[in-house]
Amino acid sequence: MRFLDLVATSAAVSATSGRRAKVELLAAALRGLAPDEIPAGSAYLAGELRQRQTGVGYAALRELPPPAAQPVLTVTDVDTAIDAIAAVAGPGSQARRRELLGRLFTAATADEQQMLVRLFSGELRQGAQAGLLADAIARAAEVPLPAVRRALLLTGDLKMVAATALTGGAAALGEITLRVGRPLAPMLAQSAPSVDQALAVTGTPAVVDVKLDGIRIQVHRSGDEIAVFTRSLDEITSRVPEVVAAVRTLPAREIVLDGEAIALDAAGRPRPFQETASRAATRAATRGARPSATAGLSAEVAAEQSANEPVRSFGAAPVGPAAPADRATPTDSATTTGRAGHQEPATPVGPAPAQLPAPVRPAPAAPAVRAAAGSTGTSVLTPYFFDLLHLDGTDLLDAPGRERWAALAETVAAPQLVGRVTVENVLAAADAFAAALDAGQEGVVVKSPDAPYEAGRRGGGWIKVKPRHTLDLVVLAVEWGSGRRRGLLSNLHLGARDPDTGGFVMLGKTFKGLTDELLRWQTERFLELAVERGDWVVRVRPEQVVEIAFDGVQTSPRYPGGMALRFARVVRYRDDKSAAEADTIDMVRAIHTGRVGG
Ligand SMILES: Nc1ncnc2c1ncn2[C@@H]1O[C@H](COP(=O)(O)OP(=O)(O)OP(=O)(O)O)[C@@H](O)[C@H]1O
Repeated sequence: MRFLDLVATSAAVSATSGRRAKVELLAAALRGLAPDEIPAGSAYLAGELRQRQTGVGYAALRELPPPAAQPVLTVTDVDTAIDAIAAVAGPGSQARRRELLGRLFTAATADEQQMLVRLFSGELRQGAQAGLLADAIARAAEVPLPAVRRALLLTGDLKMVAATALTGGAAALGEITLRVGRPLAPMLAQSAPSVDQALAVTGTPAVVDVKLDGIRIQVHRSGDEIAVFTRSLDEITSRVPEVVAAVRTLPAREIVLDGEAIALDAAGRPRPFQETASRAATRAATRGARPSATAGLSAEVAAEQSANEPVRSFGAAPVGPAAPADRATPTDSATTTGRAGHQEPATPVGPAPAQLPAPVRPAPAAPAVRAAAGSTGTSVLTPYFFDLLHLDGTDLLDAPGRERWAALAETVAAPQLVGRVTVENVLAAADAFAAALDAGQEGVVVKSPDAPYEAGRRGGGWIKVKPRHTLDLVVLAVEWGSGRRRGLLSNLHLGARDPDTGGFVMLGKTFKGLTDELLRWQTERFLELAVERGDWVVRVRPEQVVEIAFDGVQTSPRYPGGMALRFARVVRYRDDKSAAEADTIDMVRAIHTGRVGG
């Protein structure tokens, strides 16, 4: 297939508003790919390159050669050229890479050049189309959508699933199962405002787990090989030797565990979340720039690691796509900006327009994270496990919770298990909730003992209950501050993800909760993400996720979704989530109608 045909499909999908029409366009393009073109072609349609790392940065994309007059490139030509660029290494590699890049761009028409720039820069990676591709694959391959979804959740690899479905059909898809060493999308939780509402969904008896405010870990072990993955399926094995050491002692040959790792103080109370996050440095990881093996490790832990046998993890690094699709009036205080009386017009907010991409390099960690990284000389992560997905040849994904947890309790010693009680009624659940909060934990997760492990799903099997509402939203633009905040980017425009369009729906603004240090950090960060620098508003690529506390959701004609957050304030920047994992507008609607808590 000609590369230009994929460029045209991508443009047509962006210009079309209906989900069904977008899926049809994508399915038609998928059908047109030859079998060996499917991995690269499906990646381009999802806004990604097939190669995880290319070594091509923003500087190399700034000056392009004149475009070709006629389209000559095929999908295979582009993929082969990028393979060659990615393989360049050693002395003189920069010049060689530029030469190969120049050759590729010289052969590309203006439209193709623009698409290539956006693919290389990661600008399309937000998943505008990735969420639609599962549907498109199902349609093109004439296989049931649930079969495609399941395969995607079990492998996290859209290219592989596209190729399997289109060449082998439903039978080949059905053969994809959990594989030890390959991360699968973690099960997610719904929210409820109280434990009684959570129990209303799960029924009784239910299990009430302590909700630890750490980082999600999925640990795979096969014999001596151990790999640890984050919530977004990035491998962090070398950064968490304590987790590796704990799993090495388990009496199992093959095991896949789900849990949370958290930094604790001497009294066993949780350290601030940023301290845990700094150890995993997941933002660097999710951006494809893999952290160095010991960067951010405490001296103590690094010494321990080098003293022990080296960490051996499963062969190649995993393909790490975003986790599969799914996870204000602004009150007067929230809308009052540096410019008195200004009201933001109610314009829908979609993906950033095609403009020069910002530098492709890992973003700096948020200041609290940086501060913690410098001060955690003795910070040690403790793993706590709450689920078991595979044990010595037996897949447990489809087994009910009670069976998985019984096997977990037989395999993992009690101190390494998440605090858990089985409750028969609301009173007992309320006691467990109060005890978790007293212990300094974030809340509880109420779980149905009948539910299977639903990879990648935010089903009714797990319901989290926290004492306050929060949403993980995406920053769409920022306003310059005034007065004390002059020269700093201050008022954040917040958006929820719209899974139907791949864009974001603005819900309001806030400049509350920002410390001086955070203001300085976000000014630097958002200038880096800027796509349009106004004197008053700076529009940014929708990439930075921020956790926002709020007091409720109210009807507001001022914003495109017809809703706004009340008393929105910044809790922290979420470095462990990509924009594709931000909370959705459907979630906000559910809070608005009182169906769930934040
Ligand atoms: N006992 C537990 N069982 C399940 N998840 C737990 C538990 N303790 C902590 N967690 C964390 O809570 C999260 C469950 O909420 P959810 O699936 O909505 O993820 P999230 O969006 O990262 O949520 P949050 O921001 O509330 O942590 C898990 O991803 C996990 O990291």
